[in-house]
Amino acid sequence: MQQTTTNQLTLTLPDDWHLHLRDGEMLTETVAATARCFARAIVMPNLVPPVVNAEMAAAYKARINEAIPANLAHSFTPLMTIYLTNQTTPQDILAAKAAGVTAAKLYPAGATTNSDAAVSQIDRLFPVFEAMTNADMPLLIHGEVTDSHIDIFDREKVFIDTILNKIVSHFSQLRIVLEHITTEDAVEFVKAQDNHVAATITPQHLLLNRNDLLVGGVRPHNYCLPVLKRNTHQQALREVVASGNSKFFLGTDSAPHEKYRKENACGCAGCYSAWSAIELYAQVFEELGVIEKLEAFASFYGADFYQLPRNTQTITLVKESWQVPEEIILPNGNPIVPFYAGKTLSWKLQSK
Ligand SMILES: NC(=O)N[C@@H](CC(=O)O)C(=O)O
Ligand SMILES: [Zn+2]
Ligand SMILES: [Zn+2]
Repeated sequence: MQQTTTNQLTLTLPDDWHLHLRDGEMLTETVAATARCFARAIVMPNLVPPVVNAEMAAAYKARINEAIPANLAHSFTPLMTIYLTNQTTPQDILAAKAAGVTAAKLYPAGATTNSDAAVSQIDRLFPVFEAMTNADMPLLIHGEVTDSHIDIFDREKVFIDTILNKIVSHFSQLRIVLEHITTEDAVEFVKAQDNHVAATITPQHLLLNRNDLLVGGVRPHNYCLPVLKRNTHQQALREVVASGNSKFFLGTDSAPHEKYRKENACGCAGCYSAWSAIELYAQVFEELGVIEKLEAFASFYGADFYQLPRNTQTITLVKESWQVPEEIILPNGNPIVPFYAGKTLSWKLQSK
Protein backbone atom coordinates (compact mmCIF):
# COMPACT_ATOMS: atom_id res chain seq x y z
CA MET A 1 0.00 0.00 0.00
CA GLN A 2 1.38 3.38 -1.00
CA GLN A 3 2.56 5.58 1.86
CA THR A 4 3.25 9.20 1.13
CA THR A 5 4.67 11.91 3.34
CA THR A 6 5.95 15.21 2.03
CA ASN A 7 9.47 13.79 1.86
CA GLN A 8 9.00 10.10 1.25
CA LEU A 9 7.02 7.81 -1.00
CA THR A 10 6.84 4.05 -0.50
CA LEU A 11 5.16 1.97 -3.15
CA THR A 12 4.74 -1.63 -4.18
CA LEU A 13 7.65 -2.59 -6.42
CA PRO A 14 6.70 -1.55 -9.98
CA ASP A 15 7.04 -3.41 -13.30
CA ASP A 16 7.92 -2.05 -16.73
CA TRP A 17 5.46 -3.37 -19.32
CA HIS A 18 7.39 -2.16 -22.42
CA LEU A 19 11.18 -2.19 -22.50
CA HIS A 20 14.12 -2.57 -24.90
CA LEU A 21 17.21 -4.19 -23.37
CA ARG A 22 19.10 -4.72 -26.66
CA ASP A 23 21.76 -7.44 -26.66
CA GLY A 24 25.46 -8.25 -26.25
CA GLU A 25 27.57 -5.83 -24.22
CA MET A 26 24.69 -3.37 -24.00
CA LEU A 27 22.91 -5.75 -21.59
CA THR A 28 25.39 -4.95 -18.81
CA GLU A 29 24.14 -1.38 -18.96
CA THR A 30 20.43 -1.81 -19.62
CA VAL A 31 19.65 -4.75 -17.33
CA ALA A 32 21.27 -3.06 -14.32
CA ALA A 33 19.36 0.15 -15.00
CA THR A 34 15.98 -1.57 -15.10
CA ALA A 35 16.65 -4.07 -12.29
CA ARG A 36 17.41 -1.00 -10.13
CA CYS A 37 13.72 -0.20 -9.71
CA PHE A 38 11.52 -2.78 -11.46
CA ALA A 39 10.62 -6.36 -10.53
CA ARG A 40 9.63 -7.50 -14.01
CA ALA A 41 9.79 -6.12 -17.51
CA ILE A 42 8.20 -7.06 -20.81
CA VAL A 43 11.25 -7.31 -23.04
CA MET A 44 10.76 -6.25 -26.65
CA PRO A 45 11.94 -8.68 -29.35
CA ASN A 46 13.21 -6.19 -31.96
CA LEU A 47 16.80 -7.40 -32.05
CA VAL A 48 18.73 -7.98 -35.26
CA PRO A 49 17.71 -10.64 -36.20
CA PRO A 50 14.40 -10.44 -34.31
CA VAL A 51 13.36 -12.89 -31.58
CA VAL A 52 10.77 -14.87 -33.53
CA ASN A 53 10.27 -18.13 -31.64
CA ALA A 54 10.46 -19.94 -28.31
CA GLU A 55 14.07 -21.05 -28.76
CA MET A 56 15.32 -17.56 -29.55
CA ALA A 57 13.34 -16.13 -26.63
CA ALA A 58 14.85 -18.72 -24.24
CA ALA A 59 18.37 -17.98 -25.44
CA TYR A 60 17.80 -14.21 -25.14
CA LYS A 61 16.34 -14.65 -21.66
CA ALA A 62 19.44 -16.58 -20.58
CA ARG A 63 21.69 -13.74 -21.84
CA ILE A 64 19.58 -11.21 -19.92
CA ASN A 65 19.66 -13.29 -16.74
CA GLU A 66 23.46 -13.47 -16.96
CA ALA A 67 23.59 -9.68 -17.03
CA ILE A 68 21.55 -9.15 -13.84
CA PRO A 69 23.88 -7.65 -11.20
CA ALA A 70 24.60 -10.14 -8.39
CA ASN A 71 22.96 -7.99 -5.70
CA LEU A 72 19.68 -7.90 -7.68
CA ALA A 73 19.78 -11.50 -8.91
CA HIS A 74 16.56 -12.59 -7.25
CA SER A 75 14.64 -9.38 -7.68
CA PHE A 76 14.35 -9.00 -11.45
CA THR A 77 12.56 -11.25 -13.92
CA PRO A 78 12.50 -10.59 -17.68
CA LEU A 79 9.19 -11.51 -19.32
CA MET A 80 9.85 -12.57 -22.89
CA THR A 81 8.03 -11.76 -26.12
CA ILE A 82 8.23 -13.00 -29.69
CA TYR A 83 8.10 -10.90 -32.81
CA LEU A 84 5.37 -11.66 -35.33
CA THR A 85 6.43 -11.92 -38.96
CA ASN A 86 4.67 -12.97 -42.16
CA GLN A 87 6.05 -16.44 -41.45
CA THR A 88 4.74 -16.85 -37.89
CA THR A 89 2.46 -19.89 -37.53
CA PRO A 90 -0.12 -20.93 -34.93
CA GLN A 91 2.36 -23.67 -33.96
CA ASP A 92 4.95 -21.01 -33.13
CA ILE A 93 2.43 -19.48 -30.72
CA LEU A 94 1.65 -22.79 -29.04
CA ALA A 95 5.35 -23.57 -28.66
CA ALA A 96 6.04 -20.10 -27.28
CA LYS A 97 3.18 -20.35 -24.80
CA ALA A 98 4.37 -23.78 -23.67
CA ALA A 99 7.88 -22.40 -23.18
CA GLY A 100 6.65 -19.58 -20.94
CA VAL A 101 6.85 -16.70 -23.43
CA THR A 102 4.52 -14.00 -22.12
CA ALA A 103 3.30 -12.22 -25.26
CA ALA A 104 3.76 -11.63 -28.98
CA LYS A 105 4.49 -8.30 -30.60
CA LEU A 106 3.08 -6.87 -33.80
CA TYR A 107 5.19 -4.31 -35.62
CA PRO A 108 3.86 -3.10 -38.95
CA ALA A 109 6.80 -3.53 -41.36
CA GLY A 110 9.02 -0.46 -41.38
CA ALA A 111 7.18 1.24 -38.51
CA THR A 112 10.11 1.63 -36.16
CA THR A 113 13.62 0.55 -35.12
CA ASN A 114 14.44 -2.93 -36.46
CA SER A 115 11.00 -3.64 -37.88
CA ASP A 116 11.99 -4.59 -41.42
CA ALA A 117 11.19 -8.27 -40.79
CA ALA A 118 7.71 -7.45 -39.61
CA VAL A 119 4.20 -7.95 -40.83
CA SER A 120 3.08 -6.49 -44.13
CA GLN A 121 -0.44 -7.92 -44.38
CA ILE A 122 -2.52 -8.10 -41.27
CA ASP A 123 -5.12 -10.59 -42.52
CA ARG A 124 -2.44 -13.21 -43.02
CA LEU A 125 -1.93 -13.19 -39.28
CA PHE A 126 -5.53 -13.99 -38.40
CA PRO A 127 -4.81 -17.71 -37.80
CA VAL A 128 -2.02 -16.59 -35.47
CA PHE A 129 -4.37 -14.24 -33.60
CA GLU A 130 -6.81 -17.13 -33.32
CA ALA A 131 -4.10 -19.27 -31.73
CA MET A 132 -3.18 -16.43 -29.39
CA THR A 133 -6.81 -16.03 -28.36
CA ASN A 134 -7.05 -19.76 -27.58
CA ALA A 135 -3.73 -19.74 -25.72
CA ASP A 136 -4.75 -16.52 -23.94
CA MET A 137 -1.47 -14.89 -24.98
CA PRO A 138 -1.59 -11.08 -25.13
CA LEU A 139 -0.94 -9.28 -28.42
CA LEU A 140 1.27 -6.20 -28.04
CA ILE A 141 1.04 -3.65 -30.82
CA HIS A 142 3.16 -0.84 -32.19
CA GLY A 143 0.13 0.99 -33.49
CA GLU A 144 1.18 3.00 -36.52
CA VAL A 145 0.52 2.54 -40.21
CA THR A 146 3.51 2.94 -42.48
CA ASP A 147 1.94 3.97 -45.79
CA SER A 148 4.19 6.64 -47.21
CA HIS A 149 1.29 8.97 -47.99
CA ILE A 150 0.07 9.05 -44.37
CA ASP A 151 1.45 11.96 -42.39
CA ILE A 152 3.69 10.84 -39.54
CA PHE A 153 1.53 12.70 -36.99
CA ASP A 154 -1.58 10.79 -38.15
CA ARG A 155 -0.13 7.30 -38.25
CA GLU A 156 -1.43 6.16 -34.87
CA LYS A 157 -4.96 7.38 -35.50
CA VAL A 158 -5.08 5.79 -38.96
CA PHE A 159 -3.79 2.52 -37.52
CA ILE A 160 -6.59 2.52 -34.95
CA ASP A 161 -9.26 3.33 -37.53
CA THR A 162 -8.16 0.90 -40.21
CA ILE A 163 -6.34 -1.98 -38.54
CA LEU A 164 -6.86 -2.10 -34.79
CA ASN A 165 -10.61 -1.75 -35.12
CA LYS A 166 -10.60 -4.74 -37.43
CA ILE A 167 -8.49 -6.89 -35.08
CA VAL A 168 -10.61 -6.01 -32.07
CA SER A 169 -13.88 -6.73 -33.86
CA HIS A 170 -12.66 -10.13 -35.13
CA PHE A 171 -10.98 -11.16 -31.88
CA SER A 172 -13.07 -9.83 -29.03
CA GLN A 173 -11.49 -12.25 -26.54
CA LEU A 174 -7.86 -11.51 -27.48
CA ARG A 175 -6.03 -9.44 -24.87
CA ILE A 176 -4.37 -6.51 -26.61
CA VAL A 177 -1.97 -3.84 -25.38
CA LEU A 178 -1.69 -0.77 -27.57
CA GLU A 179 1.86 0.20 -26.73
CA HIS A 180 3.30 3.67 -26.08
CA ILE A 181 0.11 5.57 -26.97
CA THR A 182 0.52 9.19 -28.02
CA THR A 183 -2.88 10.57 -29.00
CA GLU A 184 -6.27 11.50 -27.63
CA ASP A 185 -7.66 9.13 -30.29
CA ALA A 186 -5.81 6.21 -28.70
CA VAL A 187 -7.01 7.19 -25.22
CA GLU A 188 -10.62 7.33 -26.42
CA PHE A 189 -10.33 4.07 -28.34
CA VAL A 190 -8.91 2.15 -25.39
CA LYS A 191 -11.44 3.64 -22.98
CA ALA A 192 -14.27 2.55 -25.27
CA GLN A 193 -13.19 -1.13 -25.34
CA ASP A 194 -13.86 -3.77 -22.72
CA ASN A 195 -11.11 -4.97 -20.39
CA HIS A 196 -9.40 -7.02 -23.10
CA VAL A 197 -7.78 -3.86 -24.43
CA ALA A 198 -5.26 -1.77 -22.50
CA ALA A 199 -2.43 0.67 -23.22
CA THR A 200 1.02 1.59 -21.96
CA ILE A 201 2.20 5.18 -21.65
CA THR A 202 5.84 6.35 -21.66
CA PRO A 203 7.36 9.12 -19.53
CA GLN A 204 8.34 11.12 -22.62
CA HIS A 205 4.79 11.25 -23.97
CA LEU A 206 3.52 12.44 -20.57
CA LEU A 207 6.27 15.04 -20.09
CA LEU A 208 6.72 16.40 -23.60
CA ASN A 209 4.98 17.44 -26.79
CA ARG A 210 6.28 18.14 -30.27
CA ASN A 211 7.44 21.63 -29.34
CA ASP A 212 10.00 19.93 -27.13
CA LEU A 213 11.27 18.15 -30.22
CA LEU A 214 11.30 21.02 -32.70
CA VAL A 215 11.27 24.49 -31.13
CA GLY A 216 14.61 26.29 -30.92
CA GLY A 217 16.44 23.56 -32.82
CA VAL A 218 15.84 19.86 -33.33
CA ARG A 219 16.31 17.79 -30.15
CA PRO A 220 17.36 14.34 -31.27
CA HIS A 221 17.21 12.92 -27.74
CA ASN A 222 13.48 13.65 -27.61
CA TYR A 223 12.92 11.81 -30.88
CA CYS A 224 11.07 8.55 -30.47
CA LEU A 225 8.28 6.69 -32.21
CA PRO A 226 5.43 7.22 -32.28
CA VAL A 227 6.66 10.80 -32.61
CA LEU A 228 5.70 13.33 -29.92
CA LYS A 229 2.36 14.92 -30.77
CA ARG A 230 0.76 18.31 -30.20
CA ASN A 231 0.07 19.58 -26.72
CA THR A 232 -3.64 18.63 -26.74
CA HIS A 233 -2.69 14.96 -27.14
CA GLN A 234 -0.15 15.21 -24.32
CA GLN A 235 -2.91 16.68 -22.15
CA ALA A 236 -5.22 13.77 -22.97
CA LEU A 237 -2.56 11.29 -21.85
CA ARG A 238 -1.95 13.25 -18.64
CA GLU A 239 -5.67 13.40 -17.92
CA VAL A 240 -6.21 9.70 -18.35
CA VAL A 241 -3.37 8.74 -15.99
CA ALA A 242 -4.61 11.33 -13.50
CA SER A 243 -8.05 9.76 -13.65
CA GLY A 244 -6.67 6.44 -12.41
CA ASN A 245 -8.21 4.41 -15.25
CA SER A 246 -6.91 0.84 -14.86
CA LYS A 247 -6.58 0.24 -18.63
CA PHE A 248 -3.57 2.55 -18.78
CA PHE A 249 -0.31 1.50 -17.14
CA LEU A 250 3.43 1.99 -17.03
CA GLY A 251 5.62 1.04 -19.99
CA THR A 252 8.75 3.15 -20.32
CA ASP A 253 9.73 2.12 -23.86
CA SER A 254 13.27 2.82 -22.65
CA ALA A 255 15.16 2.30 -25.92
CA PRO A 256 18.88 3.14 -25.92
CA HIS A 257 20.82 4.19 -28.98
CA GLU A 258 24.44 5.27 -28.80
CA LYS A 259 24.94 9.04 -28.89
CA TYR A 260 26.46 9.07 -32.37
CA ARG A 261 23.39 7.29 -33.73
CA LYS A 262 21.03 9.90 -32.26
CA GLU A 263 23.15 12.97 -33.05
CA ASN A 264 23.23 12.09 -36.71
CA ALA A 265 21.91 13.37 -40.03
CA CYS A 266 19.46 10.44 -39.85
CA GLY A 267 19.03 10.00 -36.12
CA CYS A 268 17.52 6.88 -34.50
CA ALA A 269 14.18 6.89 -32.68
CA GLY A 270 14.17 5.97 -28.99
CA CYS A 271 14.67 7.54 -25.55
CA TYR A 272 16.82 5.83 -22.90
CA SER A 273 14.93 6.49 -19.68
CA ALA A 274 15.71 3.46 -17.50
CA TRP A 275 18.01 5.22 -15.01
CA SER A 276 15.31 7.72 -14.11
CA ALA A 277 12.15 5.85 -15.05
CA ILE A 278 10.16 5.72 -11.84
CA GLU A 279 11.40 9.18 -10.88
CA LEU A 280 10.12 10.63 -14.19
CA TYR A 281 6.68 9.15 -13.61
CA ALA A 282 6.70 10.42 -10.00
CA GLN A 283 7.43 13.89 -11.36
CA VAL A 284 4.42 13.67 -13.69
CA PHE A 285 2.03 12.40 -11.04
CA GLU A 286 3.19 15.09 -8.63
CA GLU A 287 2.75 17.82 -11.25
CA LEU A 288 -0.76 16.50 -11.83
CA GLY A 289 -1.49 16.60 -8.09
CA VAL A 290 -2.24 12.86 -7.98
CA ILE A 291 0.92 11.33 -6.52
CA GLU A 292 -1.34 8.91 -4.60
CA LYS A 293 -2.30 7.36 -7.95
CA LEU A 294 1.27 6.51 -8.97
CA GLU A 295 1.32 3.11 -7.28
CA ALA A 296 -1.66 1.63 -9.11
CA PHE A 297 -0.38 2.88 -12.48
CA ALA A 298 3.16 1.62 -11.85
CA SER A 299 2.57 -1.53 -9.84
CA PHE A 300 -1.02 -2.83 -10.02
CA TYR A 301 -2.83 -2.28 -13.32
CA GLY A 302 -0.23 -3.90 -15.56
CA ALA A 303 0.15 -6.99 -13.36
CA ASP A 304 -3.63 -7.34 -13.22
CA PHE A 305 -3.95 -7.09 -17.00
CA TYR A 306 -1.22 -9.69 -17.55
CA GLN A 307 -2.86 -11.88 -14.89
CA LEU A 308 0.32 -11.99 -12.85
CA PRO A 309 0.52 -11.52 -9.09
CA ARG A 310 1.18 -8.01 -7.86
CA ASN A 311 4.63 -7.66 -6.33
CA THR A 312 4.85 -7.82 -2.56
CA GLN A 313 8.11 -5.94 -1.96
CA THR A 314 8.30 -2.14 -1.97
CA ILE A 315 10.52 0.69 -3.16
CA THR A 316 11.04 4.01 -1.46
CA LEU A 317 11.51 7.33 -3.19
CA VAL A 318 12.73 10.39 -1.31
CA LYS A 319 12.15 14.06 -2.08
CA GLU A 320 15.59 15.06 -3.25
CA SER A 321 16.64 17.12 -6.26
CA TRP A 322 19.08 15.40 -8.56
CA GLN A 323 20.28 15.82 -12.09
CA VAL A 324 19.95 13.18 -14.77
CA PRO A 325 23.53 12.58 -16.03
CA GLU A 326 24.58 14.15 -19.33
CA GLU A 327 26.02 10.87 -20.57
CA ILE A 328 26.29 7.23 -19.64
CA ILE A 329 29.38 5.42 -20.89
CA LEU A 330 28.85 1.93 -22.27
CA PRO A 331 31.31 -0.94 -21.75
CA ASN A 332 32.58 -0.32 -25.31
CA GLY A 333 33.46 3.26 -24.33
CA ASN A 334 30.69 4.87 -26.39
CA PRO A 335 28.35 7.30 -24.65
CA ILE A 336 24.55 7.26 -24.53
CA VAL A 337 22.70 10.47 -23.76
CA PRO A 338 19.88 9.47 -21.43
CA PHE A 339 16.39 10.90 -21.68
CA TYR A 340 16.09 14.18 -19.71
CA ALA A 341 19.90 14.54 -19.58
CA GLY A 342 20.97 17.48 -17.43
CA LYS A 343 17.42 18.10 -16.19
CA THR A 344 16.49 18.15 -12.52
CA LEU A 345 14.06 15.68 -10.99
CA SER A 346 12.53 16.04 -7.56
CA TRP A 347 12.10 12.40 -6.47
CA LYS A 348 14.95 9.93 -6.15
CA LEU A 349 14.87 6.19 -5.65
CA GLN A 350 16.34 5.39 -2.25
CA SER A 351 16.04 1.63 -2.07
CA LYS A 352 14.58 -1.38 -3.77
N1 LIG B 1 10.17 3.80 -29.49
C1 LIG B 1 11.21 4.05 -30.26
O1 LIG B 1 11.35 5.18 -30.71
N2 LIG B 1 12.13 3.11 -30.56
C2 LIG B 1 12.12 1.73 -30.21
C3 LIG B 1 11.16 0.92 -31.01
C4 LIG B 1 9.71 1.12 -30.66
O2 LIG B 1 9.30 0.91 -29.52
O3 LIG B 1 8.91 1.47 -31.54
C5 LIG B 1 13.54 1.15 -30.39
O4 LIG B 1 13.68 -0.07 -30.37
O5 LIG B 1 14.48 1.94 -30.51
ZN1 LIG C 1 7.09 0.76 -30.85
ZN1 LIG D 1 9.40 0.19 -27.80
